[in-house]
Amino acid sequence: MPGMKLPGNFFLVGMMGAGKTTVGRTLAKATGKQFHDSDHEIEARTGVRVPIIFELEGEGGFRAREAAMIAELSALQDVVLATGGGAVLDPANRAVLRRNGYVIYLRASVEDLYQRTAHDKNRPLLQTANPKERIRELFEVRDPLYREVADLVIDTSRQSVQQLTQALLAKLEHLHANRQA
Ligand SMILES: Nc1ncnc2c1ncn2[C@@H]1O[C@H](COP(=O)(O)OP(=O)(O)O)[C@@H](O)[C@H]1O
Ligand SMILES: O=C(O)C1=C[C@@H](OP(=O)(O)O)[C@@H](O)[C@H](O)C1
Ligand SMILES: [Mg+2]
Repeated sequence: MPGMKLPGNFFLVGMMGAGKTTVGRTLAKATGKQFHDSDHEIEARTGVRVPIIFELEGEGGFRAREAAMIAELSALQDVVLATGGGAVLDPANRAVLRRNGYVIYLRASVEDLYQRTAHDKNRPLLQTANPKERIRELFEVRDPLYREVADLVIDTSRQSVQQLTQALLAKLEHLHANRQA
């Protein structure tokens, strides 16, 4: 039913460069929901950029902040939430996302992820000599976790942000209609 107001929360998961932040914003506009991004919210609250948090507190320090933020933001109602790529590593995050809304896995190939994140200094885990290999390693560990937590998987290769948003709307309407039935 096009134009129907879809109830509930939509949580976006997937690798760095999958498009969670970008597609999350357009999906929120299209559904009339509030948009949140856990990384941006952590930065707004601390006044410190994510790479600097990694430098000062290590990945563990960042993960603790991320878990607290995801618990808080996923408890809101009628929101679109873009998580950080590593959020699914913590079983508590996976549980709270599953419990509080529809989880959408934005999937992309290692090549596309590399193209979209190359030269971006805001992703501390990719500041290595061989970022493509790093993406491959992270993808191997995380792909099963994204699949485990997701209600929906959508391939983002060769699709524009607008096309993805429209495709997601159709899938979410279908999912919602089936849940009602
Ligand atoms: N479907 C897409 N096709 C091409 N480029 C994309 C697509 N989705 C996102 N991008 C681009 O990839 C980069 C990373 O997107 P971003 O939303 O920050 O991903 P994430 O939050 O998952 O790390 C941005 O420059 C964005 O414009
Ligand atoms: O994959 C990861 O572990 C991370 C992804 C980043 O978010 P995006 O997936 O939005 O780039 C950010 O949370 C941090 O740099 C760690
Ligand atoms: Mg992001």
